[in-house]
Amino acid sequence: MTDHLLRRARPLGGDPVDLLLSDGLIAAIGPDLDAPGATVVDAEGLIALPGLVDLHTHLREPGREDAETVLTGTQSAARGGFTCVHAMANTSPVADTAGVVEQVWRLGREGGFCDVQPVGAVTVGLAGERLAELGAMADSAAGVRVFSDDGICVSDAVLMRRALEYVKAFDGVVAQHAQEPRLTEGAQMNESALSGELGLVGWPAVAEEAIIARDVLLAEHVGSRLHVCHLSTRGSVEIVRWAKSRGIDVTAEVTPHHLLLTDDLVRSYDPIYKVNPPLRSADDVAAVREGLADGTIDIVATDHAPHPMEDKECEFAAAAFGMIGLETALPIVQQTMVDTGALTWEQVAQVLSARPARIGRVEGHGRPLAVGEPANVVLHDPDATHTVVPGDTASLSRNTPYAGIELPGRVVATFLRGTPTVLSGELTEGVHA
Ligand SMILES: NC(=O)N[C@@H](CC(=O)O)C(=O)O
Ligand SMILES: [Zn+2]
Ligand SMILES: [Zn+2]
Repeated sequence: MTDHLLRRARPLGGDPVDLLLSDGLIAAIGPDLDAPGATVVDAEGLIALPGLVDLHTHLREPGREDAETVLTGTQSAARGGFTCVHAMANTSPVADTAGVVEQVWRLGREGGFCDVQPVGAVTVGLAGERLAELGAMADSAAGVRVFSDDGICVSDAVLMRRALEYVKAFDGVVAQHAQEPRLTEGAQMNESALSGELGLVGWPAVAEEAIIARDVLLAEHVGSRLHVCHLSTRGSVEIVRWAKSRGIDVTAEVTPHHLLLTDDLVRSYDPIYKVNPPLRSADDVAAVREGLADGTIDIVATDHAPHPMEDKECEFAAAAFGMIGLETALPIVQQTMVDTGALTWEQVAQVLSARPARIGRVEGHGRPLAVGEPANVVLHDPDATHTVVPGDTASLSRNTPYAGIELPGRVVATFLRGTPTVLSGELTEGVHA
């Protein structure tokens, strides 16, 4: 295995130093390192961050390999600076057995671009009727710790309570897609004066907030860990803030698109802006930014949701919910949080690496860049800008809402256990032991 010497990278908050990656580990950090035989990577002006970790990715395999595969999704992840992604369970078949989660985990390892940590379904077939075999998934080779029916809410309070109780045995967490189903029947966009004006059925903030309020109380009652997926409203931030002040063990994520985009874009009736939860108001965007800055919201998670064109280029009401996001996540966090002064790069490493790894109980990821740690590293150029071209992605899908938009920053290189998965902005052959 070739050693790599990252020459004059900007570590978090300090003078440029060299990082030597050897045998899968960070072997040395310091000025002007000498490393005969190592491949030198010019990192002048680049920020070195720990490899990013996504707690919420849809890889679509098995079942919708026309939209994404584990290979293409992890290639997209690598281009975005990720070294570990959690693969959501809403595949076909659903990831509700040890067999399916092991298959997804193994495909990630074989691909060699990004570790895949499967999420297990909470209920059999995401049907919301009986608990899936959570213990068997936890004990499998995949070592599942995150359980979610994402795409669908575990709306039955008794099932949710049982799931929260069950996962305590192996330090798992239930990640809830907070959407009260009756309040959102047929919903297409954020409920507001605009949804009335556009004649689209509204998805009210209370449908999200009511479930989060219920679930934090359930988590408190059973003494378990709860994670809130893609929180999107001011009220949700306030509920999580209150729950944390009470000592409830809750964590929350926000997506890059909910940090940047507002429901006003739906005026175009372009289904590229159709997503669940829906894009909200400018006031909600301000609230989720504040919540992320003050730590109420723990992490940024992409909710990368690939869909083929035929499922997006149709009438708004018929289109699929979701947008891709792995390759634009870091640029949008830079634009909305770093360039505005709301977060430092140290804090970005927390929200996009350390904390998601901790919530998912993933070993070997989300570690600080220090000697002896696994060499999972991303080199990011904060001074570059690029215009998003939908076809310029490793994803099989093209449903990005940022086409033609100029974003700051660019991932120059990603290293997975010391081997580059991306170099000079281009995918490599990946990691093959
Ligand atoms: N976010 C979305 O709009 N869609 C997701 C499901 C989900 O995350 O709820 C998908 O699987 O396509
Ligand atoms: Zn969801
Ligand atoms: Zn999702």
